[in-house]
Formats: sequence, C-alpha cells, structure tokens
Amino acid sequence: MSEKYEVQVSEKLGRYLVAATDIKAGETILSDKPFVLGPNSDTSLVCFNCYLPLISKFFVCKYCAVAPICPGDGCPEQLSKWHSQSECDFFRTLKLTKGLNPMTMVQNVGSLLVLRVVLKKDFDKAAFEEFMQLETHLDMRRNTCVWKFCENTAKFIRSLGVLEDIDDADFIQKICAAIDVNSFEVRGPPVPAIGCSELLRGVYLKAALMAHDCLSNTHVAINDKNILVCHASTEIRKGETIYYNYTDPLKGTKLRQQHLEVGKYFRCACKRCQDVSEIGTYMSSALCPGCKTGYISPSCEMWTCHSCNSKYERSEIEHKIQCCSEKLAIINKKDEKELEEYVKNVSLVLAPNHYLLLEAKQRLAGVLRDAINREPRPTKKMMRRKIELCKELLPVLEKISPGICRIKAITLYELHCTMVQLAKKLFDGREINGSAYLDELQNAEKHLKKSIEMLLIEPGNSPEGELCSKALEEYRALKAAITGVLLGMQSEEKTYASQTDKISPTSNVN
Ligand SMILES: C[S@@+](CC[C@H](N)C(=O)[O-])C[C@H]1O[C@@H](n2cnc3c(N)ncnc32)[C@H](O)[C@@H]1O
Repeated sequence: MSEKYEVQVSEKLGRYLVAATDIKAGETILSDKPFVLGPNSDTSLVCFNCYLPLISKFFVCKYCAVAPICPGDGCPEQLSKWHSQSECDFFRTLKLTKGLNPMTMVQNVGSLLVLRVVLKKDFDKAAFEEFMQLETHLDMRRNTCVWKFCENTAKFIRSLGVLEDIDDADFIQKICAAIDVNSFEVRGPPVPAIGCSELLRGVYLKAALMAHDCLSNTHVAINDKNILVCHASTEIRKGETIYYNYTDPLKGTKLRQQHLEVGKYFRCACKRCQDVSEIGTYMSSALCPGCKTGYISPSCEMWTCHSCNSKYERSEIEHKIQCCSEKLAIINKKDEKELEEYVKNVSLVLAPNHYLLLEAKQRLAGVLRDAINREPRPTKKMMRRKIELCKELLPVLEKISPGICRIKAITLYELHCTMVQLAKKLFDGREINGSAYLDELQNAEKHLKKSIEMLLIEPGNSPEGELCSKALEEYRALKAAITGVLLGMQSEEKTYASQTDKISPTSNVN
C-alpha cells in the first residue's frame, strides 16, 4: 500500500506531513510502533520489563540481578516486554564489573527511557540515527531549569560508562530534548483488579513528524501493544497538512499557548489562537460587566465587549478570571452541590463556554452519571440536568474538535444513556405517551449511532474500545426497544380501531 502522506520541510514547521492523496474521515493515515517507550522523568517505580507499577514490593531480574521486575508470578503474559536481552547483558556486566546495585536503578527510574535510547545506538543504529534527527530546540533549553534537571540524568548515565566513545558533550541533553519535544503520552498497563496505571512516554518516529494545530484533522489512539494508529478525523485533501493537536483543546488559548511554548518551544499561530472568540466559542471570554449579555475578550491592553464595545482594564478582568480558576482548584470536584454552586456563581462572571465552566460542567456530568448509576431510583431532576450538561458541551466540542473526537463520542454516549433512562421512567410513570416515548428513543438512537461511528476506530481493549462494545450491545437493545414500542403502539391502534369499529355502526345509526 502506498503511503497516504509525504514528508515536507518548511522554515516554520521543520519537517511535517502532508496528505499524498485525498483521505476520508475515519481512514487510517499511519500506524507506528514505538522507537522507545518508558516511564516519565518524575515517575514512581515501575517494572522494567512490563511497566506495571511496582506498588509494594519487587523482585530483580534473575539473570542480571539488577532490573526491578514484577514480584510473584512475574509479568502478565499478554504485556509487551521491554527489558531486552541486550539491556539485561549490559546490566549483568555492570553488576559484575562495577557492582551496579538494583537500588541505583530504582532511584534512577526517571532516567530509564534515556538509557534505553542510548543503548539503541549500538543495537538499532538506523532507528537511532533517525531519532537523533528529531527537533530538539537545544539552544532554547540551554541553561534553563529543564537543562539543569537533565544534567542529573546525564551524570547518572555517564556513571554507567556508556558514553566513553561519545565526543558530544550535549549528547544526553539532545536525547532528553528529543524525547520532551517529540513524545506522546501513553497509558501504561493497568494493575489487575486495581486498574491504576503509570503514565508513560513513547517516541514514534513517523508520528513525531506531524505538525501541531489547535484544530487538528487527526485522531490518534495507542493500543495495548503500544502501536500508535493515526486516523483522519475530518476529510483531508491531497496536499493539505496533516495536523495533530499537541495540547488540550478544552483549555483556553493562553493555557494552550503556554503549554506549547514551555514544552514544544513554539508559538502557535493557528486559526483558533488568532481569534479572540476562539472560533465563536468564547472559551476564554468573560461576561460583559456593563451590558451583561455580551462577552468580553482581550484586545491589546484592554478587554472589549463584542456586543456593546465597552472596554475594561486587562488586570481587572484577568484578576476575576484568576479567582474563578483558583476557586475551581480548591472545590471538591466529586461533590454535586459544590460543583453546582461553582457553576451558578461563575456563570455571573464568565462567558457560558469559558473553559473553566466547561471543566466544571464536565465534572458535574460525571458526578451525575455515577450517582444515576449508583442510586436504585435516580431522580428525574438528576437525569434532566445531566442531559442538559451534555447538550451544552456538544456544540462546543463540535467547534473545537470537528469530526471524529473521543470526548465527543463519550459525551454522545452519555447523553443517549440518560435520555433512554429518563424516557423509560416517564413512560412507565405514564407521564408521556407511547409516541413521545418513541420520539425520545429514536433521538437517543441517533446520538448513540454517532457515538459508535467515532468509537469504532478505538483499539478494542482500550477503555474507549470497551465502551464501543458496550455501546454496540446497547444499540441492539435500543433497536429492539424501539420495535417493541412501535408494535405496542400498533396493537393499541388496532385495539382502538377495532373498538371504534364496534362503536361506529352504533354511531352511524345514531
Ligand atoms: C514533534 S516535532 C515535529 C517534527 C519536527 N518538525 C521535526 O522536523 O522534527 C514538534 C516541533 O515541530 C515544530 N512545529 C510543529 N507544529 C508547529 C506549528 N504549528 N508552528 C510552529 N512550529 C511547529 C516545532 O518546532 C515543534 O517543536
């Protein structure tokens, strides 16, 4: 199969991918195995072989007697294994020649990923050279705190004696930088029965070349074998740039830009970043204190109302927004009342789709979902509120993540669940008739169908893939319920018709 993309180079983006052909939404653009995958620099201890968190105790590898690994029966069979033969031999030699202690590796687990890259230079030369071509922004990092932090890794790796044939004094700094600028977050394997997992970082040499845009046209998923699959989230025409969103689309422009500047060393100038209204969502805007209906957004040193044109001091508005942000940081985000109170109060200050309000609303929808699932008799009020929240979130998601989008798929699924539950409750309580019940079920079916269309590209055993299987089962059940209601209505009509048939002659006589 010929590649769906080609690599181009520009002064602004460096290397980047463009579509080599027209690509439809949902089509696979590329799949990529990790060049390296491993724990973060600030991680807690994980098994060096399978990356399961080592919570209370660990064993060391029988062969090298250095690498901390899973205790008991060892690593689960189905998980990828990362403690390679060459690494094991390397540790074993160090143990014998320099007395390398397992505790040294335990204390330096944050440097493991860098060490694994260094070991690749001898065992996977071609890929290693490709890795060393990746963007590093080394000059922007030099003498910053991140540089100083990486010096600890450099010192540790030097102490293992693997850099003796390397002349480049910045060798480890380059590797740390290439990992920081190019890696993808990867969910580590979940601890059986507990479910928690460590967040890992993976470098994918093909996928790393995708440029960023806050309105991306791709959807990236990493499966349980750590293979990254990139699909088009919207149609991409031949010659168009393939964009991946490096940052969180649910954050406002200032936060997204800070994240990109600090972690990826560039200033984003995409359509969303250049538009103070954030493509009409007003996700960083406040309510105009003057007209109370318009939204104010920053323009130069002032904040200006889009509706009445009033102007406000930047510091005054930013202080108000900062207070809303600090308040959200301290409230109990598992408490329905606290979240409702926050939404109520902050709605008097912020635009309705401000990212802080959206975060609170998303959390509130989650708290209501848990309560509805937990309670034997959830109230209609709870269900209506959850439906309202999902309906408020969806149009914003449609604007900031057009096409296939994971959060949108989950929100649509949640919306459908509660619509079905509420409709059933109303119908059983004779508060709506069969026809209104049918309408609600059919509307819920549309949302569920849209959700499934997006979830179908998620890897089978990821949480989203599991949601997809559940959604498919529910789709069948919902179809059956709809047919049941239709049949019920038809037989009622027949009964009604046969009753009127019986009545009619009499009526006619009259
Ligand atoms: C993950 S790398 C992408 C591959 C890189 N262009 C290369 O040649 O190796 C991320 C880097 O690409 C550049 N980049 C990506 N998207 C960009 C954008 N929208 N604007 C400016 N620079 C961008 C930045 O230098 C950023 O740090």
